Amino acid sequence: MLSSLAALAGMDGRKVQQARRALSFIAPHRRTISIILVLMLLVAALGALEPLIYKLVFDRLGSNTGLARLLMVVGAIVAAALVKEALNGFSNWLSWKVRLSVNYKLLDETTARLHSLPLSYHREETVGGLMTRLNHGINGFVTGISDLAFNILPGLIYLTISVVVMFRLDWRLSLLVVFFAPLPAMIGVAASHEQTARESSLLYRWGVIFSRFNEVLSGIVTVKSFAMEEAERRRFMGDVAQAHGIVRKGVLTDTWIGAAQNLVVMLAKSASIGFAIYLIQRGETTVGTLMAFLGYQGGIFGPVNSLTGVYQTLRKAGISFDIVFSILDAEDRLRDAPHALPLHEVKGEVVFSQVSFGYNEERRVLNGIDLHVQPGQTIAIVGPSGSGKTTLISLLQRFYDPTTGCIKLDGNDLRELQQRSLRRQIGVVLQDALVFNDSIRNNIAYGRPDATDAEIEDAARAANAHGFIGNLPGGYDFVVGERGGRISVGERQRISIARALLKNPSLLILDEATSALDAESEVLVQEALDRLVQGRTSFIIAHRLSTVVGAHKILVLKDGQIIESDSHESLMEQDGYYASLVRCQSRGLLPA
Ligand SMILES: Nc1ncnc2c1ncn2[C@@H]1O[C@H](COP(=O)(O)OP(=O)(O)OP(=O)(O)O)[C@@H](O)[C@H]1O
Repeated sequence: MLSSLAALAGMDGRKVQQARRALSFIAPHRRTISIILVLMLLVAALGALEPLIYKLVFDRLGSNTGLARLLMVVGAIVAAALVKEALNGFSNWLSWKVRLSVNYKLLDETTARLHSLPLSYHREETVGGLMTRLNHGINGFVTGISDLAFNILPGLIYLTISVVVMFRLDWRLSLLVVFFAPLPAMIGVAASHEQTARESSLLYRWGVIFSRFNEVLSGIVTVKSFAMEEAERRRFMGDVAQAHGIVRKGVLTDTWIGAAQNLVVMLAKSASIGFAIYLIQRGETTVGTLMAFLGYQGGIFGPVNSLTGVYQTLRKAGISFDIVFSILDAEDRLRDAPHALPLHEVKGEVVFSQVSFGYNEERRVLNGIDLHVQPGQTIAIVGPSGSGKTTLISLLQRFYDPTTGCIKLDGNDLRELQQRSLRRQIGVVLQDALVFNDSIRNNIAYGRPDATDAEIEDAARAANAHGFIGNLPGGYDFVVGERGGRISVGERQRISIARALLKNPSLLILDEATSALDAESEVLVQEALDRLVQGRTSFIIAHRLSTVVGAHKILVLKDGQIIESDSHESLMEQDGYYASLVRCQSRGLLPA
C-alpha cells in the first residue's frame, strides 16, 4: 500500500525506500499502533453510522411521538457520541505516546550521530542552520509517520462503510455524492507541488537566518565593539520580513485553494438537496434519506481530504526524511575501524612518518612531516600564521587522517586505535579555553565526571585556581556564564588547566596559553602549565618564543614543512629562520 501511495505522490524508488525506513521507527510500537487502529476504526465506524440514526429519527418518529420515546432517542445519540469521544480521546493519548517515543528515538540517534561525526562535517555546517533543520526535520518526520500510520486506514474504513450504506439507501444520490467527493481532494493535490516547494525554500531561508543569528549572539562582543547591533538587527528583521513575505503569499494561495474546495462542497450539497427534493416529490425517497445523505456528504469530504492530506504530508515528510537521513547517513570517514584497539596505558612516544595532509584536494597544508618524540618530551611548534601548526595537532588528536604517511603512538597507528580511548589520553588547553555555562566544579570535572570534590580541589590548587575560586560567591558552585563570560581570561585558562590535570592525560596539547594576560596572571598560568607538562609528552603551539626556550625540541614549521628542528641553543647556533625570529622578537618586532 505504501508503494502505491508513494507512487501516487510522485515519489521515486529512493523516496519509497526512505518512507519505508521512516516507518521502521514505529515498528517497535506495533502493539500500541494496533490498539490505536482498532480504536480509530471503531470511531470511524460509529461516525459512519451516525447519519443512519438521523434517517431513523426523521423517517420513523412522527409528530405524535411521545416524550419518553424522544428522550430515549436523544439519550441514544448522546450515549453514542460519548462512547465515540471516549474512544477518540484514548486513541489520541496512545498516539501521542507513540509520537513522543519516536521523537525521543530520533533525537537520540541524530544527536549521537552529530556528536560522532568528524570535525570536517561540523566545519561544513552552521550551528544555527543545523539546529533549525534538525528541529523541523524531526517534527516533520514524526508528523509524517504518524499520519501514514494513523490517517490512512481509518479514513479508508469510514469511506468504505459510508459508500456501502449510501448505495444501499439510494444509488442515484450516491452517484452524485461520489462524483463530487474527490474534487476538493484533486484541488489539494494540484496545489501540493507549490506547497512543497514553498516549504523547502522557507526551510532553507530559516536555516540561513538562524545560522547568522546564532553567530551574532555568540559573537556579541564583536558586534557591540563595532557598534553593529542596529545593522545586525536590521539585517535579521529584513531576512525575517522576506521569509514572512513567502508565508503571506503562501497563505493567500492556501486561502484560494481552501475557498475553491469549500465552493465544491457547497455545490455538492446544493446538487444533492435539489436532486433529493426532486426524488421526494416523486415519492422515490424520504426526508430521512436526504438527512442521512447530507450527513454522509459532510463526513465523506473529511476522510477524502485527510487522505489528500496524507498525500501532502508524504511530500512534505519527504523533506523532513531527507534532513534526518542526511544526518544519520552522513559519511563518517573517520569512524573507528571494526578491529580498532582500546588504548589503556600510554608511554607517550609519538612518531610522524612522512605525513602529508590537505583539507581539500587542491591544496596541501602539511607536507612530508617526519617527527620522533620520546615519552615525556616537550615539543614546541613555532612558525608563521597559517603554516600548519594547528593542523599538525589536529592530526595528532585524529580529528583528520593524514592524506599520506602515518602517525603512531607507542608504535600503534592512530587509525588502528579507538578514537575515544585515544582522546581520553590527551589533555588539551587551548588559547581560548572553552568553559561551559555550568559550575566551576562541573567544568573542572568535565573529562572525569566521577572525580571526588577532593580531587577537583587538588587539581584546582595545582592549577593556581583554588585561590580565585574561593573568592567567588558560592566557590566551586559558582556558575561561570556562557563561554565563561563571568570570569576572566586567565581564570578560564586556569580552570582549563585544572581540568586537564584532573584528567591526568599522557599526552598534552597546549595552544599559546599565556597570551593576552597581565604579568601576574601570566606567572600563575605559567606555573600551572609547568606542573601540567611534567612527565607528559607535550606539544606546545607558541607564537611567543620566550615560552618555548625550555622545550626539548623546537619545530619550526613554514608552508607546511618542518624547516628546522632542534633545541633552542642548537637552532640559535644554526642561525636560521628560528634565530631570525628570536632576533625579531628581542628587537620588539614580534609580540613578546
Ligand atoms: N577547516 C579548514 N578547511 C580548509 N582550510 C583550512 C581549514 N583549517 C585551516 N585551513 C588552512 O590550513 C592552513 C594551516 O592552518 P593552521 O590553522 O594549521 O595554521 P596555524 O599555523 O595554526 O596558524 P595560526 O598560527 O594562525 O593559528 C591555513 O592556510 C588555513 O587557511
